[in-house]
Amino acid sequence: MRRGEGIIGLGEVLRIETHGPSRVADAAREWRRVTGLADIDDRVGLPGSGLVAFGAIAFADESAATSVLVVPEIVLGRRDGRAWVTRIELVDGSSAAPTAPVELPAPAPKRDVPRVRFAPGALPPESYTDAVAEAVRRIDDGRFEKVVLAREIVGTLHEDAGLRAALAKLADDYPDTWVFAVDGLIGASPETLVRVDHGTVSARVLAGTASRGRDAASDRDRAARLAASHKDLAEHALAVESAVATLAPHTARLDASPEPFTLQLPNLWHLATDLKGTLGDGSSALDLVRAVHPTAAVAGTPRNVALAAITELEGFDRGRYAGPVGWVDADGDGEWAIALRCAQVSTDGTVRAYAGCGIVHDSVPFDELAETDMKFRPIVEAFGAPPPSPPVP
Ligand SMILES: C=C(O[C@H]1C=CC=C(C(=O)O)[C@@H]1O)C(=O)O
Repeated sequence: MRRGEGIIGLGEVLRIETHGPSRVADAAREWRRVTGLADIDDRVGLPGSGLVAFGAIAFADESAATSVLVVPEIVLGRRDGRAWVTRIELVDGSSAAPTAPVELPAPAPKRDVPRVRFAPGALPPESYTDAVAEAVRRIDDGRFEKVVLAREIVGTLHEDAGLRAALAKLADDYPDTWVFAVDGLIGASPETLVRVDHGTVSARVLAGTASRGRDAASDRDRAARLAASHKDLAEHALAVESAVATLAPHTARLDASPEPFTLQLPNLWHLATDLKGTLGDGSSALDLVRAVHPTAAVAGTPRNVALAAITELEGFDRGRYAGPVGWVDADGDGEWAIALRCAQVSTDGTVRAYAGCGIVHDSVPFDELAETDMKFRPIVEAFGAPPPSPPVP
């Protein structure tokens, strides 16, 4: 959901699970097979109407996390001032198509946001600053240009069904982000990996971050300094280059906003570039996800060297953090964000949240640690905890 528009799925009729280096390609192939067999009556014809699957894909090829596409039983959608309901059923060859009217479940009562206390998880603050310092040394040695290093915080969710309230809070507090909940992965991402909408392709690339000011004047000053910061502009340019280079072969035309603009969010400023183009080769949204993931906004440059450094310096499995999260419909249209400002909630109630920063040669370890705290704020507050106190240098 974003700005009150989007799609929500209820129930589950089908689940496609994949793993390993071919996880996106396998999901895309299986989705093509399923949609090829489906009998679809879509009288709305908007992206996301008709048959859809919601997906969350692991960040790394070697991750133990399962990548999923989930086909819900009921989809509620709202876009461009229109609202619709889709019902999806699995039938065998002999059964007739469903004709009974869709029965919507009664709205559940509102709940308070759950109370989760977070503690440092993998790569606690002291180790995070060490890892950043080591990454800067390697950059200065010429081993790579940029790497994105993340850390983890962990808590426990005690209440049942507490996720709905956390999700509603994310949507209320961060209306300009893409708010998602797929298979326990919940968050409010400001960054799209790729969107396909009737032959158009778009993406919002982010990299480069500054804190918000205490008052209007200092806030404007922070944004202006971010827009002029060589460090952030260099970090941003690498993210844009990686997205453009991987999307270009699939587009007939691809334009980027000429200069990065400053994107204001309640917790921070980002440098942002919007990409827009036309699809050139009939790729589905999932095909494009496969082509662009992982961009330099979450991996680094050069990609493979940065990925190896992430494995070594972070030393934990990112799971679905920084992976693609979104939906694809039967026409191949879809909307995929990068799973940032998010947490994975396991069935045992463990909540693992992640935040990372792009490290370039002039990164300062302590500043990057402070930036991860800013990035944790949406999810920490959605789970009822006070915002993280600023780290002490
Ligand atoms: C890796 C994250 O953010 C990325 C996206 C926007 C800005 C970023 C930065 O300025 O470092 C990161 O590249 C995260 O939020 O965990």
